[in-house]
Amino acid sequence: MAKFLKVHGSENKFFILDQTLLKKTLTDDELKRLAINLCENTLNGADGLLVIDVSENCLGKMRVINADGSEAKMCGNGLRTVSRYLSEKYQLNEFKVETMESDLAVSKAPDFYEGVPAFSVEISPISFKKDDLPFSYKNMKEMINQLVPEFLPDQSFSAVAVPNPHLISFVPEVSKLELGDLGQKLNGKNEYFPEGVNVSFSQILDTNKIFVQTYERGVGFTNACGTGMSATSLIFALLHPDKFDPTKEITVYNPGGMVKTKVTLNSDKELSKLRLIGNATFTHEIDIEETDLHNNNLRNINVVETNEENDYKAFVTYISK
Ligand SMILES: N[C@@H](CCC[C@H](N)C(=O)O)C(=O)O
Repeated sequence: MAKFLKVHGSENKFFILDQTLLKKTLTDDELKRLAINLCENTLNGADGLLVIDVSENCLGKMRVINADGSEAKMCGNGLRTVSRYLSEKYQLNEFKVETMESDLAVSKAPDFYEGVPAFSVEISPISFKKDDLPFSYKNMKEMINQLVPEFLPDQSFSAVAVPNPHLISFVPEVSKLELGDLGQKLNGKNEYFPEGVNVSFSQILDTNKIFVQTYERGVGFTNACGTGMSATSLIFALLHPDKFDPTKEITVYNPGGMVKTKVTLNSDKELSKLRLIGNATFTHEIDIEETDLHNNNLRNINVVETNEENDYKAFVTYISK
């Protein structure tokens, strides 16, 4: 019998499959089909499948398969949940996890609330270069605080890869309609972001306090996007120094709850450091025959719910007061 988990970070929901426990690992096609099926049809769906593989230099390797079957370079909310899984599996509180572009330092953080375990993860590498996103707009080599009327009139945009691609705009109030339209446009066939982009709109609430909503590439609207909130925090620190206190963490609210980020700026902005701290909640444990996993047959799964979601809901009620 094989096992997998349903988890979330700020209600950005995933399934975690630890392939190191299987007799035979799934092929890339099997993983893609499984991700699409799980995210569409299982336990009210999810935004992606996080796959744990063996790593040579780290405690484990994380792969991120989006709900549409595409593979992403990184996932911040997902990395927190994978960190918790590996931390409990190997009884370690500080270690590295291999991701597509880098080995990232992660550590257990103080609980966010009673019954809400939290992890702190490094978000890296950072690049503003057009080829690293990639994007194409006029002859721009970087897009930082640029008016782009083709996206939306009177709104400025910044693009940064961490290393998955993000487009960020600060607005007086988030319009879900405009975010959805722009997210769809830039994730369909388009001349600006040929590989798509995660689009975030952010509202500045106070010093070191922002709200971020994201339309994710390969998914659509999410409750929260960890790399999106980290990338937005970096752009916030660069563009709004009057509202940024570098000695403190930034509180980032999102439709699924709240996380903290820590931005350490460097004079070369690509050498700045980013950390994302937030909940790592396990909601369900699922048993399945290994052959059913390979055959993408989810009809005979056995699901056990944990009690963690009640604690997470209590945390959300607490921060909303
Ligand atoms: N939800 C994630 C990001 C997942 C990947 C994204 N959809 C992409 O294709 O880049 C996060 O928490 O960072």
